[in-house]
Amino acid sequence: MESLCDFIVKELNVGVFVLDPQYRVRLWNRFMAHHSGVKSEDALGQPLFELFPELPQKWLSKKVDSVFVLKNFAFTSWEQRPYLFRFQHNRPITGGIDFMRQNFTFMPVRDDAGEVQAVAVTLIDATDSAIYQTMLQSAMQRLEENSNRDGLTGVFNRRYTDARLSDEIQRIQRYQAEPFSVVLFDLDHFKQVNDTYGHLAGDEVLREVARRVQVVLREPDVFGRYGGEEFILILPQTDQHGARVVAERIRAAIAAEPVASGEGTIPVTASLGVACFSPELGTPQAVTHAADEALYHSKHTGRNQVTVHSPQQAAQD
Ligand SMILES: Nc1nc2c(ncn2[C@@H]2O[C@H](COP(=O)(O)OP(=O)(O)OP(=O)(O)O)[C@@H](O)[C@H]2O)c(=O)[nH]1
Repeated sequence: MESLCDFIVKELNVGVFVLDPQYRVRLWNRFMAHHSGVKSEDALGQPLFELFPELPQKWLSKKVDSVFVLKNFAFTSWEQRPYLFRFQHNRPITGGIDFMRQNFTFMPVRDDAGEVQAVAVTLIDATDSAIYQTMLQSAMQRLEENSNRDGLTGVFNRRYTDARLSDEIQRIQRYQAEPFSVVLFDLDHFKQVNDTYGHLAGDEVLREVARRVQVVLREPDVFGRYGGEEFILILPQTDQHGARVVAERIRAAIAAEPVASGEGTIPVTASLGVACFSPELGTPQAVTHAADEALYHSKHTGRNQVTVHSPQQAAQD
């Protein structure tokens, strides 16, 4: 029976080793020898921390000591501490994982009187779980990121900008934070672009406009596609004056030069409307409606220009 147990421990595809109270190795199975490069005959009787100086001695000895003192099992998983031994894992697809991920169990080995004479340790290779989990996490991250993006231009989509607008308003109402502004803009005579150059060239114009706008924005600004050829910008901590400056810069960037497409060079301009948050514009709908009124004013008084919302101007329109 004993030799059968020896056989299993030796052949198991799990690391097994046993430490005495001085952390000297009393058993070292084939898995440990294979992965560490230290043969059983060289390991036996040697202090573990001399064989593997890279081990986290303070942490590991505390763990082993607790098993001697408390006489209970202890565990550690790769999620808490990715590895103790720097073992290669030989997986072709690593997901950025360097060394073999390891789960450990620390078990008290008692004598007939119930005293703990040694601690048996098992090491399970958890690299596959770690790789799958890392891949899953990055896939989920990409999925979430994509679900916030507009497929054509890569800027945020309406669902996302709506949510960010609500967040901004809540932030102001809760913390009396500095007001933000919203800029809505819409490309001029875009129907004509599609009709003249085709829908694919129209798509290329939308992508290029998005690129031009992104270049002039600051990091906290939120830029999204609001609908067909209409875009929205949320400018945190930006008053009416600042928002007008940004909007003017965007207008100039869009109109700077025609867009080069396979169908020819296409002149492009946009009309913009700006609204700054105020207590009277206390909902996402109210503030975007105000920006939309200003945009309407830009459209109907010549296009390729910026209008800042004011109740007087809205009343005139
Ligand atoms: N290529 C392309 N065209 C789009 C897309 N979304 C909306 N459009 C087009 O954008 C055009 C918008 O036209 P209108 O709303 O009449 O406005 P406009 O021609 O831009 O005129 P003004 O806004 O008054 O300057 C329509 O022809 C839509 O088909 C898109 O994703 N790609």
